[in-house]
Amino acid sequence: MTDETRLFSDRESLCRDAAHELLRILADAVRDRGAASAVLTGGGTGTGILAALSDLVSAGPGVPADLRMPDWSRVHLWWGDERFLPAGDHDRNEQQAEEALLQELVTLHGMPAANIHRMPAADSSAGAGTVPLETQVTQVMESIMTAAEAYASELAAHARVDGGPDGRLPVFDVVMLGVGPDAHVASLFPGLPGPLTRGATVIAVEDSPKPPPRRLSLTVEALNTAERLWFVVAGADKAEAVAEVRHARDDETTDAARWPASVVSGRDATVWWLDGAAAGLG
Ligand SMILES: O=C1O[C@H](COP(=O)(O)O)[C@@H](O)[C@H](O)[C@H]1O
Repeated sequence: MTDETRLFSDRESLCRDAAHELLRILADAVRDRGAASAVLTGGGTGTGILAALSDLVSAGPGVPADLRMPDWSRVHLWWGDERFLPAGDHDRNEQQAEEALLQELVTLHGMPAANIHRMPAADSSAGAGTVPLETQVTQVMESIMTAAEAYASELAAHARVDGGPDGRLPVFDVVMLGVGPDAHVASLFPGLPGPLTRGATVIAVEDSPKPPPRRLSLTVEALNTAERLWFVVAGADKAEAVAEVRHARDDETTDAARWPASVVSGRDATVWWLDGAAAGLG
């Protein structure tokens, strides 16, 4: 397993290079295996990579010579986490991805809408229903649990799965993860049960310290079977978390509950995509 750092002067150049590399990996996987998968992340850098990808996809003849486009009908997209809000809410990670890239892939580049595996929304049939006021607390609780179960079933039915003894964990070509200033990844937050949860691929989070409070997230187990896991991080507000997490990764006594990003890795490669500010260089 390789552990690598790629350093950029700013977020824009980071996003451009990550988009370029992502396209290459997806195209190679489609060529070699007939299918490819990527897990998307929300946040400024995650969405910036999708916008940069959109620039490459729509560049036509202007596309860099060494770049091959994947057959988009063979590419599947998933999410590492989602804000449990009504569909179309701009704070949903999928909505930001939709605007940055997905609409274009479906309407112009032949990606079947069914290849976009969105996490359930708070008003989707898997996620909620009409709830009588007196039972609302219990029902809301049940609906986010139902949503987590629905996404776990979607993974089991449509993701490539681990060939190991377990046989239930999804294997993605690339998982992208932003890292919060508190060292959270996906919606696995320090001090909550998420980073320590085992035996599930998807969890419901009901008290996220970062708004909105209700979220869905892949678990550490579901992330750690990725072939390549990318941390995509920009901005000085992340420098301390990045330094602490990287230090914790070298320490066997790491407290996963304190530094969630320190306990996720790719099977083949873990790559830190950092701008200078996030790397603590100014
Ligand atoms: O809430 C979230 O935050 C992280 C990091 O976002 P950033 O804007 O600080 O880069 C993001 O990766 C995650 O998907 C999202 O739900």
